[in-house]
Amino acid sequence: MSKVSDFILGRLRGCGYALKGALLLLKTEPSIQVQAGIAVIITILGFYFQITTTEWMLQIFAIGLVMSIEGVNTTVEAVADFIHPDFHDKIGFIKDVAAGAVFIAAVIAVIIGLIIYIPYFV
Ligand SMILES: Nc1ncnc2c1ncn2[C@@H]1O[C@H](COP(=O)(O)OP(=O)(O)OP(=O)(O)O)[C@@H](O)[C@H]1O
Repeated sequence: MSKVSDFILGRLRGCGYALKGALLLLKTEPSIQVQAGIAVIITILGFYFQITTTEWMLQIFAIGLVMSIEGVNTTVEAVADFIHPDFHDKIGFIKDVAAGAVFIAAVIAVIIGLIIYIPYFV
């Protein structure tokens, strides 16, 4: 097979693994499940209030930001537990910092949500 078709097949296989990972996150991670539920509710709100194209872009970006960083946080936790299952201050620090990244993304998402929806409610 040519190098080009090898390259394309490799990328397609990579997309398959990534999709499998995203589905695993949705099936196994309670935090991601909650975030997905909130994403559905906020999407319904978007249709209800007929938010603008720019507001849709910001809303979708905020949802993607939180859920993707949550995925990275889950990965960091899994790697930390795998390499050092016992209690260790450094593992605690690593997990806290990873959770802190999700917290920052979540605060930004809430601020974006408030900026979008407060005008529709007042
Ligand atoms: N091995 C460890 N060593 C030191 N502290 C830890 C360790 N495991 C967990 N901790 C502390 O407990 C907190 C919660 O860890 P945990 O792995 O339960 O994450 P979590 O946020 O509850 O994740 P999830 O609910 O997705 O499993 C960490 O942020 C850290 O402060």
